[in-house]
Amino acid sequence: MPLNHLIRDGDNPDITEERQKATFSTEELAIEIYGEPLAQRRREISAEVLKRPELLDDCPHVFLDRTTKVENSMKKTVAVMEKGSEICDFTSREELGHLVCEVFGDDGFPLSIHFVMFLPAIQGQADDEQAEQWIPRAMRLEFIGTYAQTELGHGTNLRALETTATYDKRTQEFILHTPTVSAYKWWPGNLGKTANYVIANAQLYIDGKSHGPHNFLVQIRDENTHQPMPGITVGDIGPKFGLNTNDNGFLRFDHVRIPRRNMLMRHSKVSADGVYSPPVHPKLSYGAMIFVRATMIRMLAHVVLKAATIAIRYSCVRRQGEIKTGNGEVKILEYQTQQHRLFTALARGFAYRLVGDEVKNLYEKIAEEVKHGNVEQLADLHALLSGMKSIVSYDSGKAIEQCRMACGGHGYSHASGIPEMYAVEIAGCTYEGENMVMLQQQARYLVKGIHRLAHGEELSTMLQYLANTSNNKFRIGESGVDLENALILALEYIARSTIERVTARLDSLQNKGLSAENAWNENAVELTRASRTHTRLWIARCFRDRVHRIENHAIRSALTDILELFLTYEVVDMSQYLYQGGYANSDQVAQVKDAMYKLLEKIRPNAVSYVDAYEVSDTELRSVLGRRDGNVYDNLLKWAKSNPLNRTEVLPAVEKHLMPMMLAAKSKL
Ligand SMILES: CC(C)(COP(=O)(O)OP(=O)(O)OC[C@H]1O[C@@H](n2cnc3c(N)ncnc32)[C@H](O)[C@@H]1OP(=O)(O)O)[C@@H](O)C(=O)NCCC(=O)NCCSC(=O)CCCC(=O)O
Ligand SMILES: Cc1cc2nc3c(=O)[nH]c(=O)nc-3n(C[C@H](O)[C@H](O)[C@H](O)COP(=O)(O)OP(=O)(O)OC[C@H]3O[C@@H](n4cnc5c(N)ncnc54)[C@H](O)[C@@H]3O)c2cc1C
Repeated sequence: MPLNHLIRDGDNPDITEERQKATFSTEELAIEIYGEPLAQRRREISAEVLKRPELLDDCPHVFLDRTTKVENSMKKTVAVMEKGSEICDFTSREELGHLVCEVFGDDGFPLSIHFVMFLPAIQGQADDEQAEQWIPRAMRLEFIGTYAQTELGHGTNLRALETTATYDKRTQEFILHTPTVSAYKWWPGNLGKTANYVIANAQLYIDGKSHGPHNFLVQIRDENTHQPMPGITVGDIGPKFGLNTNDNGFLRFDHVRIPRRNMLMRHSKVSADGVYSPPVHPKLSYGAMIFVRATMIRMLAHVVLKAATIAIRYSCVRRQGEIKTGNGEVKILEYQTQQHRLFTALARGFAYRLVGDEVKNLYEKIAEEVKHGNVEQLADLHALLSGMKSIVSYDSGKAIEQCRMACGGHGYSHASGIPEMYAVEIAGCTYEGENMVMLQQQARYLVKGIHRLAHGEELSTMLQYLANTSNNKFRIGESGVDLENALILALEYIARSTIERVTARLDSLQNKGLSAENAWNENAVELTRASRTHTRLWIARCFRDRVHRIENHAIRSALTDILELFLTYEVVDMSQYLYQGGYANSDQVAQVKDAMYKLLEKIRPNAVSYVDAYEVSDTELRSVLGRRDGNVYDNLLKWAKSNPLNRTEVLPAVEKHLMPMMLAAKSKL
């Protein structure tokens, strides 16, 4: 009985052959990833979606113009709301999330920011009475909301946002106003044409005094006619690199009045007579961003694993070139270069996916404490998430792009599905805090860690390795030191030495009289590097701990191969840092490389089974190259034929423009 559960009659024999080689049960790995009931529920939901044409696309959505894309997604949203509860449990985020992936794919849908930011902002920042008033209506979709923070002139520097919310004691209202063109809200998802409410971030003014950015619930469109409310100018910002099904928008307030109680008042308050009570922590109004930074890790990992699924399956049905002359053309996955590109992407995908679960759990624990006024761990969480969102978005982007290139010419076609995945995923480097800025947020925390250590103060668990100065020699190959431990210690050394080095440089510049700000900017690149090495270490440790906790022996062994590949790849990628301070020599780095190449060979027979176990349905994958059955060429032809340019044999534009030109040229002869 083959261990891979996706074998079917009629599949491409090249892919069936791969599935027959599995050394672990793909069903058991799926259970390890998703948990017992969810793994099964996901399959049931996928099967149900296939039975309902109203939830499926009539044609590949990449053939459609923006207006049709937006309309289709609205139509499907209604179908999901009407029938979705027959398919999945709407109270389960995981089940609903899976249904959304099946029906809408990655490119956005009308409720994305409503669920991802608008509702979480209310849940985290509205007081109980406000929550009771707004959440049930928002959950029933009586209205659709978005999160309007970024402006035309400022996205990163929130303290410089220009939109004002001025309290009018006389009427007990706030007046929302956009004083300049650069103060237009710009970018909020689903603002352009969909949302009728926003959480607007604006500078709070009372009696001429500014209290910084706060969040306000503002109605921007009429609930019955959807026309903009008086004083509101709103629209779509136009086509983007990706996410074109999402109507990211612009918004202007012209002295728009809202009731006092429309300010979100769980943490900061303004009383009827205009007395301001600050929050217990000044950054609590940034809570919705913290939420998204915590949840986006898994979403980004999901895109990497989808791209890996496509490229690995395709690499087993594509044959090109011979390794040994005369032995026939090989599957392109036999090439070491292909394995190196794809298995490292697979390893990062698995690492980020499983670590993403841990991040989400940690977030939920700390968010609950914060809700009850305990902000002790907020700085740790903010630092961790700032690094995580940056590393995972950037390295995932690189992995997806490698998957695309590994598919050769067909990877460049939208038929592969990967270009759109890349365009969607790479936005994660920008939204929720531009990566360079976020890495520097984390660097502040790391530098403080070194200073605390110097003053003999206690370090948080996350930073305790900074005190481990005895780890100063690479121990790969020594008896009693296994590969995993040697590699984790190497990553610890890389992070510690990089953070120490940049902190010493900062301190010395300041001792020479440079201001703290200028010293920081002169070290900014190195500070981002320190942050990167720390985060990569955190991911590695967390991934290792997660794999070690697996009880099923065969699954633990399968994921240990992936873990070891991940660790060797990370160490090789950062090996230049190992030479600093003489921690390692080039022979030792060569040993890590050898271990990595051996792991590629070990993973090769299971490659298709790893991605099969991640279980992304064909409906969700939206890729001709990544089809489960491996029947790529016939379907590529079908896909090309179905494209709108082929609807007529002779294109009207050819008749109108090119034909007359060619005929005229001929008649001149
Ligand atoms: C860069 C910062 C963090 C700077 O903020 P600041 O107020 O100027 O603070 P600072 O002086 O640098 O630092 C002061 C201090 O505040 C801390 N801090 C900063 N942010 C947080 C937080 N969230 N939680 C807890 N603590 C926080 C910092 O660590 C500093 O602490 P320290 O003084 O070092 O102890 C901030 O402006 C920021 O977060 N900018 C990024 C904006 C952003 O992420 N926008 C997202 C818009 S919504 C979106 O993109 C949705 C997309 C969704 C989708 O499409 O799916
Ligand atoms: C697809 C997408 C969806 C979005 N959705 C929303 C949404 O729903 N709601 C919303 O409010 N916003 C949204 N945004 C906006 C997004 O959050 C901002 O674009 C993002 O925070 C970056 O800010 P910025 O555009 O001002 O970039 P900038 O800050 O102008 O960045 C430009 C460059 O300047 C550098 N830079 C800026 N400040 C510093 C600094 N202090 N130190 C060093 N370098 C610096 C950056 O590193 C970057 O290289 C979305 C954006 C995108 C792309």
